[in-house]
Amino acid sequence: MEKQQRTKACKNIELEVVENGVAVISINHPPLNLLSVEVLLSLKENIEEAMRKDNVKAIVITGSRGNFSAGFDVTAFGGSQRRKTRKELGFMSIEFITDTFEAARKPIVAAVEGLALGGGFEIALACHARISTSSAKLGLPELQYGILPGFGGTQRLPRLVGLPKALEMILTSKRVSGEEACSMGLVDAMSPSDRLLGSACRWALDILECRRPWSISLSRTDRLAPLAEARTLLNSARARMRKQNPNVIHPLVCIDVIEHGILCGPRNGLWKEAEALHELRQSDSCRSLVHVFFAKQRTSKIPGITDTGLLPRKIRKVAILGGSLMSSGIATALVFANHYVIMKYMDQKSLENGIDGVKADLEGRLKEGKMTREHYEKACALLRGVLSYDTFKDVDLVIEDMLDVVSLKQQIFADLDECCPPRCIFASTTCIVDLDLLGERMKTCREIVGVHFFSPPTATDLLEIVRTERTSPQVVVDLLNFGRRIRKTPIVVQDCTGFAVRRMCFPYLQAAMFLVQHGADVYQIDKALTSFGMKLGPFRMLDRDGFQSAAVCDVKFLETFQDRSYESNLIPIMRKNNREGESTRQGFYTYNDKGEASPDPEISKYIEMTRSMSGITIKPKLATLSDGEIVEMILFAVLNEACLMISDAVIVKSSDLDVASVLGMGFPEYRGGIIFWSQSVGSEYICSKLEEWSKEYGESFKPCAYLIERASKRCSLVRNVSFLQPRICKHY
Ligand SMILES: C[C@H](O)CC(=O)SCCNC(=O)CCNC(=O)[C@H](O)C(C)(C)COP(=O)(O)OP(=O)(O)OC[C@H]1O[C@@H](n2cnc3c(N)ncnc32)[C@H](O)[C@@H]1OP(=O)(O)O
Repeated sequence: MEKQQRTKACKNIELEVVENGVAVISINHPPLNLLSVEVLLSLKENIEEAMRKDNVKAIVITGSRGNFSAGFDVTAFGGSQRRKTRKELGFMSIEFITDTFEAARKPIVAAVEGLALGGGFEIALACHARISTSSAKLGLPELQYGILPGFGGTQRLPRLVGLPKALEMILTSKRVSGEEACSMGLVDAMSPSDRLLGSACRWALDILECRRPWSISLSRTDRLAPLAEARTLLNSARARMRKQNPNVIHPLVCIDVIEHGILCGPRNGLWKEAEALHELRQSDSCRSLVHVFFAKQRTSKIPGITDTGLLPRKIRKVAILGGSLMSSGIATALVFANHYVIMKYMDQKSLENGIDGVKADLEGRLKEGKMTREHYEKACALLRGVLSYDTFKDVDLVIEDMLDVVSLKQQIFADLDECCPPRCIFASTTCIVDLDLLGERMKTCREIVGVHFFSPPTATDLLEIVRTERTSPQVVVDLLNFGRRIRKTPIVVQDCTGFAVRRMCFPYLQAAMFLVQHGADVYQIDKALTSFGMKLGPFRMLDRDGFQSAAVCDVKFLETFQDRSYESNLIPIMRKNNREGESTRQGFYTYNDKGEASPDPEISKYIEMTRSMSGITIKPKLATLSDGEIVEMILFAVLNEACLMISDAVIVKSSDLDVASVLGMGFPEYRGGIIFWSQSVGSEYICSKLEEWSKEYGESFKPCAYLIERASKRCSLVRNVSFLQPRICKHY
């Protein structure tokens, strides 16, 4: 398309009038065309200018460098109380988006490519038509930040796609592709990227010449369900949200706002949306969720490593040496993310089981609509099962996931050393064996790094990259990039017992066990923690992970952290009675065919047995703890361990522990992660309680030096540790 006249190059927005009389207005705010009040004011100015110009017949809005707009800069959210001003977003949504933009007397069409998220997508919704590429990504992720779509999304989306689809997109923050958007009527037509602007310009002129409808999203009613049906849909969405997120209000506020627009008209709905955004953006949940968003982004920024200009090497072909139940899950996650995977097993039967496991995982995803048939077939074609190392000549990464037997692993790495190219990265999933021991039989002096996936690898977004003193910055950079490409949030941890997540789970489980042995109730503990927001209480977590794995970890932790370990024989007693957790349908809970857990009265019998075997008597104070006291006793013990990790520089910065706690141990995201949450409690209070309990109940509650120091200075526990030189924090 030939450009005719560049009339204005206002900050962040560009306006060009092309030869057929269409003004193309581009949002140009690198890297993702993020919006701010300034960008919007500039957009408004350009729209008004285009409206005034006689040679402009219609307008196309687009974004520069392949993205429409990723929405508002979320650093603006989660701030403290502020007065409402004319620059408030809600006000702009009505005065500018609705009264200037949507009400314009010249047609405005959105040309959408790449990302159109949040406020960016909401601008597109207010246009009179939308043309998009098939691969564009559109969505309203606002609920992830504890706010609601605040730029008209709560009103326009239901009117464009109907209430059920709109509720799904808004409440789950689900993104849709341009193709899906087109099939649901959200986008009017699709166009290849190179013809997008031309198609949008033609569409705008067609609207002007009445060959296409001039659609005002806010005035549409044809997709809205009758009132009674809408009420039923909204009420069931409310019930779902209350169940899923009992401690947060923003999903419910959002549903109220949608309902208000349906009952009282869209303009009233916009006012209510504006008021709600003003309140929610100042809430604690918003502050915490915005913190987690940036904390996740920062895990890949490691001073002295990722800022040195090293470029990640491509990891295309990965070999997995299968042996554990996780192997198939890891392979699924990799082929799902478009990596070529070789699964190697020791024998035919295990190989068949491993490959079948991947196929079953992929089929499950296909059935749940998490992948298209085309994607499924492509993923299956990327998988290959083998029994020998013949195909390892060009692998970029090997992930050893065998049984934790040192001699077996050493032999495997010696074999790999012979068969893999020099550039290949060697990794192990072990959390028990010292990584430095694994390479002892290799001829060359290769480094071995740890990669720790979480169960199930397809559904858990965290990847721990375990570095040793020998790990090179290049390998860290490679694996951080690999982690992102397989859609995980990678955190880099120093090699030590439990890494970050298991090490935090250790006091979580241990303190709970201590309380139960001294009189507290298993089910009250779990309920107290889940009411606080933890995904699983400690006993339900033990059941899920299985008692065998708990026993192995216990031995390791008891050996390594003798000073603060509390030994209980409850699990061994339960194992003797054939209880192994969820896999055997009997652990602290019993499980029905659907995997639903119910408390089991039999448990008290085992608890009595352990008390009498260990000579423990009930402590009345611990038998009558309130839910709040239970939460403090268990989570302050976790915080103490987190502080030890900060002082040992196990992680790069304390916000990595926030990410690890949220993604790895189910800490509530809306509380910002374990360290962020501690700021709302105060280091002095945490330290004083731990001191009190350590005097009463023993060393396992003793606050560590870092916590004592921070408390004495009345400082938060936040610290930006950076380890240019890896510190030795090994505990093997
Ligand atoms: C009123 C309205 O209704 C409210 C809203 O619009 S809420 C905002 C809605 N938008 C979003 O949620 C988008 C959030 N961003 C993302 O999910 C991802 O960044 C993305 C999918 C857009 C892009 O991912 P990717 O290509 O991997 O780039 P990514 O590295 O994440 O981002 C590039 C940079 O932009 C920053 N960024 C991305 N989106 C941002 C946002 N909404 N606010 C502030 N910064 C943002 C990132 O922190 C990163 O900064 P850095 O270079 O300093 O590290």
